[in-house]
Amino acid sequence: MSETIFTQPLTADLFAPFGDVLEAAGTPDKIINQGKCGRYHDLAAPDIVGDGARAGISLFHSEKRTLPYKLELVERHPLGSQAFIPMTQAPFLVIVCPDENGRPGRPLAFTTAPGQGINLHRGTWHGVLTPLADPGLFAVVDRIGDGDNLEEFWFDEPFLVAGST
Ligand SMILES: NC(=O)N[C@@H](O)C(=O)O
Ligand code: NI
Repeated sequence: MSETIFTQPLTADLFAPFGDVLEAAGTPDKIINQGKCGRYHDLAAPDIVGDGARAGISLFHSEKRTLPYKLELVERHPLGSQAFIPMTQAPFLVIVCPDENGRPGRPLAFTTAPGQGINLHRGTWHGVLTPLADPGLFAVVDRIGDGDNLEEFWFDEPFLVAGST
């Protein structure tokens, strides 16, 4: 019988052990462009390791998923962080797990507020990019380079991720 994980709204505090929340919220750090633009400065830093590796910017166009969502696997990137920056205002699903001796612990599921993005810390167990609406269009900042930067973990028993409302 699959265990159900209920989503909760994404907050910087709850997400802090796993990554950064990227959002243009509150007063901008800088007002630029003749006063017509607020800059929310240096919200997160790509963390890329390995000789010759670098951060790159890609675009993902992903199929949407629906809740309840069957979570069969999580993955992690030991050599680099990974940022998902939505190019629409649609919320998306964020799933992360604590690490427990090299295996993922019980998942946590978050739904983003419109416009929120995330930067997963290097090595954080996470579900793959999971849009909840079409078009699932995202800018992704992650590692470009040699080496094996993907570790997958398939759960013996999938979890069900359900909305909390
Ligand atoms: N495979 C890939 O580029 N994306 C995944 O890492 C993901 O987290 O979606
Ligand atoms: Ni990933």
